[in-house]
Amino acid sequence: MESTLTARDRVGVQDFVLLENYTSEAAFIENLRRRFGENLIYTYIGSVLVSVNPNKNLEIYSKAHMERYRGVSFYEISPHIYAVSDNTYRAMRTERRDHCILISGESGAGKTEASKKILQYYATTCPVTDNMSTLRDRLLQSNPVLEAFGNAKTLRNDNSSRFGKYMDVQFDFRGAPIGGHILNYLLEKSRVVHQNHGERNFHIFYQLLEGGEQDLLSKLGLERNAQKYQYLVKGCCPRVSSINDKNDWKTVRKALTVIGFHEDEDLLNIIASVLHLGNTQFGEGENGENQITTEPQLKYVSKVGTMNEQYPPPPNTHTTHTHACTPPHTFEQFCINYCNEKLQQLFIELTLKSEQEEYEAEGITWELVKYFDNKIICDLVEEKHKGLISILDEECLRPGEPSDISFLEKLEDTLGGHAHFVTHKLANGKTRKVVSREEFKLIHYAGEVNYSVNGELANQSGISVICQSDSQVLSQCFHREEVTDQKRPETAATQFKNSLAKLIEILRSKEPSYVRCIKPNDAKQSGRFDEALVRHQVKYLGLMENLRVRRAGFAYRRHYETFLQRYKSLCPGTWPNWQGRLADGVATLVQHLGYHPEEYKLGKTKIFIRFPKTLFSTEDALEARRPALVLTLQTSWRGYRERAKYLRIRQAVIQSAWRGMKSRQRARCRRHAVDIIRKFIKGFIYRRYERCPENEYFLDHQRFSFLMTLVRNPPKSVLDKSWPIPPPSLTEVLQPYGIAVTKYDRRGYKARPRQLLLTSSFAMLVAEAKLKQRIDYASLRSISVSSLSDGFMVLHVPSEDNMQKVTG
Ligand SMILES: Nc1ncnc2c1ncn2[C@@H]1O[C@H](COP(=O)(O)OP(=O)(O)OP(=O)(O)O)[C@@H](O)[C@H]1O
Repeated sequence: MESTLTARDRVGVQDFVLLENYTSEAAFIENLRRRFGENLIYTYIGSVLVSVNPNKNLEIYSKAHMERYRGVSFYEISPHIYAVSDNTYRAMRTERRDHCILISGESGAGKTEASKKILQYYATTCPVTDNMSTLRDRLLQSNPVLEAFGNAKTLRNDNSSRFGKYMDVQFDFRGAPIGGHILNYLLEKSRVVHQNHGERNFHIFYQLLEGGEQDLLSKLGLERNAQKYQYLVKGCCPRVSSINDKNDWKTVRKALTVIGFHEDEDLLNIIASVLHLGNTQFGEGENGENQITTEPQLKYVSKVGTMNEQYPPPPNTHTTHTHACTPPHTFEQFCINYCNEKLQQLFIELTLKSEQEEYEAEGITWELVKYFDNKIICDLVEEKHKGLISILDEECLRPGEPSDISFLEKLEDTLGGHAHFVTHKLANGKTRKVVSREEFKLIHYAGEVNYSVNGELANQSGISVICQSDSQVLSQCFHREEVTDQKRPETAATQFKNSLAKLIEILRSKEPSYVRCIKPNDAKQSGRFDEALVRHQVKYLGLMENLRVRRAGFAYRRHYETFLQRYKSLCPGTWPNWQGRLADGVATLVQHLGYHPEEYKLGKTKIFIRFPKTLFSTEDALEARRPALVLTLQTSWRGYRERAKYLRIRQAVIQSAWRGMKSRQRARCRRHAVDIIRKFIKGFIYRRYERCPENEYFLDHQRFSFLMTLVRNPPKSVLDKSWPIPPPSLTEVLQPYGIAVTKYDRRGYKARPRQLLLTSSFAMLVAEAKLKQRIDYASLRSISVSSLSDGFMVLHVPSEDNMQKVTG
């Protein structure tokens, strides 16, 4: 979110909690309008996503967009259905809790599209192995089939879902989708036999007629002309420009195969039978009885039923009261509104609860916000014995003939005086005019609705005939036991109440996310924003309440780390890096920014900012600081770059100097080696000459080597025959001391032992002295032995050579 906060003036706020005038419905709608005008159809109220139907394709659902939202924090990026999908998915994986996304809004607001986008997001971004790709395809392909059988063109929406849908996707521990199932609620069955003007039957009938191969149609006894079928022309619009039935048929056939309907003959027979039944006519027989007058249709219908079965007479002559219904239109509306009340109750409860929990977890005290709790209306409808549905049940199931009027009277007796229930009789003069004698009015939390009590009773004989069918599909849809069961069956209202209770139970067990869809105009036009219509939906969806609840506490909350990271440059104490505890860093920062105590609270891990203006002024300060920051960054960057460049150059210079020095050293070594070798060769050639410059190196070396050998291997005894012959160059040094250097090796016993020992000691001393380079043995003049019998010996060297006496 932070990245786009600065764009707030141009496109309003992308989170309503940042709206300054948050109690104003007009400001709320204006914000929606401005964003809608720029194709920004998504806006948050905290974590709730508000979506306005654009009625045109926007380039915001590509794979690249999916990637943008993948793994990104909810608020870091502009609002999107993918952000909700991703956030929910990641929360499910990290928290290891079930999550659900509740999509609500009126017909044509974009719920189905939103659910498809969510599924597509998961299908694209979740990890999938090869064998799971089949499952993924099934998940995606379930939609065209559901839409073919459950959607129809209505005045409000060309592809209106005529049922409530709960879709469950299961993921394994790696986050890969491994299964799912779909629960349907309250399919508008009456549409099969009747459509309002401008509306159609379910898509599948038109798709079969338009797209079915000629052979198939002949086999089913159908003609490629929707006008010929009574059930398809009630609304007088079998063709719709925005719908391509022929193409959709292909999609549906393919989808049926993918989801496992390989043998769909049974299914097609049922569809065709419905059309034939619609064309079946009854006439009066000879004895005044009802009889079918259109025989050919029966041939095809009987393929689904059994040939010998007796068909029931027309419904008006024989009825049971299995389902007592107000007319299918108003009863269904009643159920839908009841469902919305329940979902709204859940919505308020959970959003309020989670808000409260967050404050509690963070140790923040806050005041409970007053909001309208619609539980009173839910109770009015569903309470045991006293609720509307209980009264309807009682009326339907009591002995004797139930009637619409007796039902209304019972309602008046039981519910009279309830603040949300009005009838013509109970109303005061003003209201009486708008409630007819056969109606009751419920004051829903979102508005007042009149319901008619007039209705027809459903036919049970037909159901029992269908139950006898051999068709596998039908036998799964209708259960024989239900018909033969002697117990009083549940009314449709109770069935719905029970299934709704189950749905609420399912939803309550999960962590909810909300998508609130809004329809901008009734004409299905793009770019048109009808304020009155939107205002009605904002009210109906309870968005202002939602915002109030969200804002009652704090408009903005962020983890310390995020907050500090974003605004640390505004305070010298926290810039460039805060080293201490994060909470202390934030405290230092807000103190420096001059926040008043009432403007913010510090929780355990988050900062809570109460007013948007506080946040915006901080944002403005950041904006003002930005040029300086940019300059600093640029300077640092340039400095860094130049330093890096200098270091690179310095490294190169040092390397080349080092290499030069090394190669010079190697050349010197080589030259030295050559010198030595040359001196050696020359010395060897002149070795028998007097000491001269040509041989002095060689002779010195020869002497040195000899003496070193003596040092390392002194003769073990005077009798040792391995005593080496000294080189001639040593003779001059040794001979003055009476050492028979030339002969003692061959005639060694001639030399006196003392002289021999002296020779050995002498040799050692000279060698060691040479090694230490402290005397030049050539300059050695004399050696004497210590008179103290202490084994010391003295080497005599001339004093002018600056040599020291060496003793050993
Ligand atoms: N996000 C969107 N982008 C483009 N077009 C959309 C979007 N959402 C909805 N529409 C358009 O609006 C039409 C109606 O949307 P959708 O069928 O989802 O409404 P709905 O709320 O499910 O209605 P119903 O309750 O009648 O089923 C779609 O057929 C589509 O043309």
